[in-house]
Amino acid sequence: MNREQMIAKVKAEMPERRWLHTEGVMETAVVLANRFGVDPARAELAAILHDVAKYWPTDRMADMIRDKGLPAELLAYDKELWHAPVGAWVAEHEYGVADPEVLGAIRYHTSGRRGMTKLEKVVCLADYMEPGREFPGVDRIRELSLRSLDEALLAGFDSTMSFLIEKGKRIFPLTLEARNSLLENNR
Ligand SMILES: Nc1ncnc2c1ncn2[C@@H]1O[C@H](COP(=O)(O)OP(=O)(O)O)[C@@H](O)[C@H]1O
Repeated sequence: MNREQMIAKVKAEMPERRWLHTEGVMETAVVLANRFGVDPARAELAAILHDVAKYWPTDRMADMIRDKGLPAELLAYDKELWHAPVGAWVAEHEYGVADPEVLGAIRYHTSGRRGMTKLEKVVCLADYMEPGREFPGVDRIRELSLRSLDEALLAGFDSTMSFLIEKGKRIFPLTLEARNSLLENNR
């Protein structure tokens, strides 16, 4: 499947506004990749596919998590997390993506994880700060991203965790581990 065919297929999986978000993530991921020494083609590929499963019905995602042996503990946490590992499975099996780094960037784009690769960081950060994003603190994340991939991503995880605490929601531990790991690296 070439780039244009892939884009057409992903676009058909989501409403127009989510495709605009995806385009924003693609552009931002390429800029960040060039800035921080990551292959921009891989960053763009992960960005194209990162939300491919975002609009799947909840039951379909849950079935896939169970049937394909994806981490079952996800089922106890916010459904917003599920599309990322499901998307990585879809990217591999329905779009023929074989690059494990690209698949990792899709799999961890929402939660993060301990010891993220630079490509994973770039895609996760691009998802936080693409031009269409508006939430308190996003401009600070954009500013930090001009000089530090880790500090900008840390600010992103801080904002997600504060949001979840404010809403009284459970925090999926990978995000906490991702945040701790960034703090350990920056010491
Ligand atoms: N560690 C976490 N624990 C629980 N829910 C989380 C965690 N990280 C992210 N989320 C949920 O996922 C949402 C992020 O979704 P969003 O950024 O819109 O999706 P996408 O990553 O596809 O752009 C957060 O608003 C929050 O509800």
